Amino acid sequence: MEIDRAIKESSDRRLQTKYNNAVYVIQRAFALYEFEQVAFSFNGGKDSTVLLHLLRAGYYLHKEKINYSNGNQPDCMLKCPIRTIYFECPCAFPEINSFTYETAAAYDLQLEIMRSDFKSGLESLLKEKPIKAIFLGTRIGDPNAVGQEQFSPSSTGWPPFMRVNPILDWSYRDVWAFILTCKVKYCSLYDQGYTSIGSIYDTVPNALLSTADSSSTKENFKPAYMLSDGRLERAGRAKKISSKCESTHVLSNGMDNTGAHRSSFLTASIIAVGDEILFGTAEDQIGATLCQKLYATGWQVAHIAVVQNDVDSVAEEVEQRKSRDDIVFLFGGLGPLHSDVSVAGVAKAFGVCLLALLPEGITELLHHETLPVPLIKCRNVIIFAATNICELETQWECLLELSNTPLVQMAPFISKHLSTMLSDIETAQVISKLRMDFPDIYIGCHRKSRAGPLIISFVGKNKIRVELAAEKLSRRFHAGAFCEFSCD
Ligand SMILES: Cc1cc2nc3c(=O)[nH]c(=O)nc-3n(C[C@H](O)[C@H](O)[C@H](O)COP(=O)(O)O)c2cc1C
Ligand SMILES: Nc1ncnc2c1ncn2[C@@H]1O[C@H](COP(=O)(O)OP(=O)(O)OP(=O)(O)O)[C@@H](O)[C@H]1O
Ligand SMILES: [Mg+2]
Repeated sequence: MEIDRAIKESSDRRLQTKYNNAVYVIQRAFALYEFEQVAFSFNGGKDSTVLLHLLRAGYYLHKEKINYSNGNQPDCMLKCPIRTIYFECPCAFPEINSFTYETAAAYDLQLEIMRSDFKSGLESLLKEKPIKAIFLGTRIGDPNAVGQEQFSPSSTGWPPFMRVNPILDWSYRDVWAFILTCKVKYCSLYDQGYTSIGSIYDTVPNALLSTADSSSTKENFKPAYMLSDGRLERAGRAKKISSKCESTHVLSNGMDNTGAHRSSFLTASIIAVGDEILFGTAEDQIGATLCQKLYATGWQVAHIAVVQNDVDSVAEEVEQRKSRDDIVFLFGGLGPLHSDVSVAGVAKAFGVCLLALLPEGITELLHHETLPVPLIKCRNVIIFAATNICELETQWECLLELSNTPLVQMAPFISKHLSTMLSDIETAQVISKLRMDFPDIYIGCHRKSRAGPLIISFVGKNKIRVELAAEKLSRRFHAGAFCEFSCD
C-alpha cells in the first residue's frame, strides 16, 4: 500500500508516530463499527485530504489483518468505497468542488452530496442510512475542536453519532509533511497561498505567504506548505472586527480587504551546540539573550534547540530549520577541537564539502573591523563564535552594523499583559475561542505560582488588534476581573 510504504520509508520519525496513531484510531473504528455504519466527511480541504489517505491505509491494514487470520493474501489494489459526505455550498471555491468530485471518482468514494446546512443534512441522512460514526479532519486549533477527543459523541442538539477525529493532534506542519511525503494530490488553491479554505466570500490567500515587494504590481503567494508558523493558518479567513468599521472586513492577519499589508513576520531559530548544556553543567545564556535581541528587532523566534557536539545532530537540526525559518543562528562547537563539529554539521545539512574547513560554495564571510575573525554565513545560517554574552553583544552589534546585514529591522512587537485571579476553568474556554478570533495575536498564559494570579499575554504587531483582543477578553467577565500587568 503506497501510503504505508511512503511513511515507513521516510526518515521523519515524528510523522511516522502521528501516522501510526491516526491509523490505529481508524483501525479501531473499523473494528468497532460495520463498514456501512461509518462515513467520511470530505470537503476537499487539506486536512480531509490527509484523512482520505489515512482512511485508505487504515482500511487496507484492517483488511490485511482479517485476510491474514483467514489465511488469505492481502489485496494490494484494495479500494476504500467508504460512504463520503460532502456538503456542497454555492459559495464554495470551484477549485474545491472540482477537486472533491475528481478525488471521489479516483478513489471510488461513495459520494453523498448534501445541499443543506450541516445539522439538518445530517439529521435527514442519519434517518435514511445506518451511520453511527463519522470521520472528520478536525485538528486541535480548529475553532470547533475545543473539548473534542479522538472519539467524541456529537454535541447536544445534533443527531447522535460518534465523531472520529484521527488527526486531532496533528499540527499544520504534520499535515504538509504527510502530503509532501506521500506525494498525494491536493486542491490547487493551496499552491496559490491559501492555507485554510472557507467560502469565496471570506477567504483570501494568506498574506504571510505574499512575495510582493513595493516594485511589483501583482501580488504573488508562496504555496501553503511554506507557511512557517502553523498557528497562522487561518490568517486568510476574513473577520468583521467591529461594528464601528462595518464597511471594512479586516483579515485576521492584519491585512485589510484591499490587500494592504499592515504587518510582516520573519522567523528565526537558534541552535546551541553543546554537550555541557545537555549534561546540565553549563547554562545556555547566549540562546536566551539572542531571543531578547531578536524580539527587540521585530523577529519572531520560532524554535530554540540544544544539540550534541555531533556532526549528524547539528546537520539534522540545521537541515530542518534552514527551510522553515528565514534565518538560523548557531553557536557553540566552533574551533579546532575534536568536539568542534558545527561547521561540518552545517556543510552536511546543505550537502556540500568543507573547503579550508568552511562549507564550500555557500559560505560568505562577514567582515567587521571590530571582529578579529569574520562571522560565518552559510545561506541563511549564521554562525556566532561567541562563548559568552559579552562576546555575543559585540558580534551582534557588528552584524547589525554591516551594510549587507541579513537582520533587517522589522516592525516592533507590541505586548499587553493582563492579570486575573479567575481560575483556569473559568477562563480556559473563552481564551481558546479568543485565540481563534485573533490568530494574528499570540495569546499566552502563565503563572508565577499555583496560587498566584494568571497572567495573560497578548503579543502582536498591530496595536489596535492587541488592544482589541485584551478588551474582548475583559468584556467577557465582570468589571475589575482583570488588571493590566507589567512583565518588565
Ligand atoms: C459531519 C459533521 C459533523 C459535525 N458535528 C458537529 C457536532 O457534533 N457539534 C458541533 O457543534 N458541530 C458539528 N459540526 C460542525 C463543525 O463543528 C464545524 O462548524 C464545521 O466543520 C465547519 O468548520 P469551519 O468553521 O472550520 O469551516 C459538524 C460538521 C460536520 C461536517
Ligand atoms: N462542506 C463540508 N463537507 C463535508 N465535510 C466538511 C465540510 N466542511 C468541513 N468538513 C469536515 O470538517 C473538517 C474540518 O473542516 P475545515 O474547514 O478545517 O477543512 P479542512 O479539510 O481542514 O481544510 P482547511 O483547514 O485547509 O480549510 C474537514 O476535514 C471535514 O472532515
Ligand atoms: Mg482544517
